[in-house]
Amino acid sequence: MAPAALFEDAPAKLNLFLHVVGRRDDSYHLLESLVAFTDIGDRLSATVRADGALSLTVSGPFGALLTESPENLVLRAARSLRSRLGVSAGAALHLEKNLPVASGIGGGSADAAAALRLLNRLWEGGLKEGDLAGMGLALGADVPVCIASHVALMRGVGEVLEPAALPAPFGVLLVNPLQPVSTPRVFAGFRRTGCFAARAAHDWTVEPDPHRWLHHLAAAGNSLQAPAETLLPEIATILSVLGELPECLLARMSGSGATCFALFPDAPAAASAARDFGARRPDCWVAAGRLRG
Ligand SMILES: C[C@@](CO)(OP(=O)(O)O)[C@H](O)COP(=O)(O)OP(=O)(O)OC[C@H]1O[C@@H](n2ccc(N)nc2=O)[C@H](O)[C@@H]1O
Ligand SMILES: Nc1ncnc2c1ncn2[C@@H]1O[C@H](COP(=O)(O)OP(=O)(O)O)[C@@H](O)[C@H]1O
Repeated sequence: MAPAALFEDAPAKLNLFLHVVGRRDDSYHLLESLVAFTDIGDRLSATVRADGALSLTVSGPFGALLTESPENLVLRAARSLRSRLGVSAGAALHLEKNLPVASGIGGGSADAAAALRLLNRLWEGGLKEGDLAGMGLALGADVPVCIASHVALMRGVGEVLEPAALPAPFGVLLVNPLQPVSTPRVFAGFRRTGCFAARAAHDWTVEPDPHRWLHHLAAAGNSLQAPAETLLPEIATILSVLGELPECLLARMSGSGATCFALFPDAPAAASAARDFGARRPDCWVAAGRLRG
């Protein structure tokens, strides 16, 4: 009988707001970001390999854009956990790649975090979330927040996390123009034209009234949106269409782009908006769901 597979979801991350608040000595930018997760994502499975090898296969709508090479973040995470645990165990991993790659919703980071959680279970590593988050930072700045995949206020380059709360189970629509924007070029654009934002005065760690929460969120922004729009004007076009959809509460770009999101009162409203947007723009990747609480 084949060994039983374990599964982990790798939910898309959204930077509900993202402010660049400074710069480190190594020139990485210091961020302040309210990060939330969706029920849209990749899915990872693993079974034990008796021969001790690590292997990866990839399927799904965006699978062809990724190689199954050792550099895939899933295999990098697997090697790093194996060396941390000092085990000789192997695993056959399979990634269903549903999220566009390098698109500001942290698909690679979510996959790496899912691999750490999954293999910690498969190999009975016994590491706590905090241990996995510490290991994750070496794989990518967004990996620590993706370990818990719970709404959080993220600071530093991603290593400082404070649990936060959502006031309502908002519906969410994600749209990606299927054109890449380079994260280093977006940060370089910010350096030329952007200004550091002031640190947040609002306390995002408590769960306030939804209307007030949305008011504070609308007053925040994404410091990387303007430089990304300069590189890819299509982002501004998408945001203006999203903003006009019935019941849209807020439309913004996530991360360094190019994925844009819109919040809705609930998942059915987001699904209806997805049909509307998809009919107008069949050239875009469109996905609807809701924010995870
Ligand atoms: C912008 C964010 C926000 O969540 O999300 P994504 O757009 O990747 O989803 C992340 O901070 C992305 O962090 P990370 O995943 O490390 O970005 P990478 O693609 O590795 O970084 C590429 C390059 O962008 C610049 N960079 C990145 C992060 C940062 N805080 N400051 C920077 O200056 C650096 O020049 C770096 O070499
Ligand atoms: N499993 C993976 N999924 C997505 N990207 C991966 C993966 N493994 C390696 N990468 C590489 O990581 C980079 C960042 O991808 P991703 O996390 O999707 O970006 P973003 O955070 O902007 O959404 C890409 O250049 C991609 O080639």
